[in-house]
Amino acid sequence: MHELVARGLEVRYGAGEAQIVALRDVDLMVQPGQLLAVTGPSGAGKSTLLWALAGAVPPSEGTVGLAGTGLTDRTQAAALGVAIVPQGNGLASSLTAAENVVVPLLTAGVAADEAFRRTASALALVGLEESGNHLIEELSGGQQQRVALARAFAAQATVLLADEPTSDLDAANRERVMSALRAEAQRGAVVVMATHDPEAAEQTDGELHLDEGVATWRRPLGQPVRR
Ligand SMILES: Nc1ncnc2c1ncn2[C@@H]1O[C@H](COP(=O)(O)OP(=O)(O)OP(=O)(O)O)[C@@H](O)[C@H]1O
Repeated sequence: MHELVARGLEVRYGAGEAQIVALRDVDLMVQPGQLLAVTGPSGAGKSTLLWALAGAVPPSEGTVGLAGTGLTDRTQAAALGVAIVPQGNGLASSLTAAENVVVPLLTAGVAADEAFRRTASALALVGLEESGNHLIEELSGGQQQRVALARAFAAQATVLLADEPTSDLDAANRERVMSALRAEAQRGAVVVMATHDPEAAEQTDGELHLDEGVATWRRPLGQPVRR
């Protein structure tokens, strides 16, 4: 089981009097198949938690582990299948949507026909089957966000961390993206999304709420949603 576990996670930024404690003693465990929402006000530490779970932000205390292996840095975490879709989407603006999805697959050694097949199906999953040949800079913010998600879906990650994946989307595309995230979990991925969107959060299996870096379970994983 590739469970994702954080124990006693603390992250500090800066030094001396300017130091900020962005996360305080956060514990969580997410199993394959589960979709977790991380909620909380702006500046609460949601992105910091995702980056720490991605191995990209070193904790000042505590650990992050995947299936018992401690995550040490972003390169190692990526090699273990931990993917992150950042808030600012991280796409190459002078490449097309399809190139942004297919190039990392080819670089990772996926055979060309498989890489192009996965690219077409991931773009279709986010409703962009007609936009593969468009340059990123020609797409809207919400379309770019969906390309970034398609890139992560095509990678078939073990752990998918998505920062505000529905923030720029209309209701129809939000539902499409939530279905795709659910499908990733059903494929067996661990899926964690940071969100400000209550309607997206309530479609998940659990909600971890952050406030000034302190986490509380609003809805523990494994308990049914109250409607
Ligand atoms: N690279 C950094 N250097 C210094 N401080 C940072 C850095 N990144 C985040 N912070 C600070 O850490 C705290 C948590 O920020 P973070 O981006 O994790 O919050 P967030 O909940 O994701 O906010 P938002 O909803 O606005 O994206 C904030 O006080 C922020 O100013």
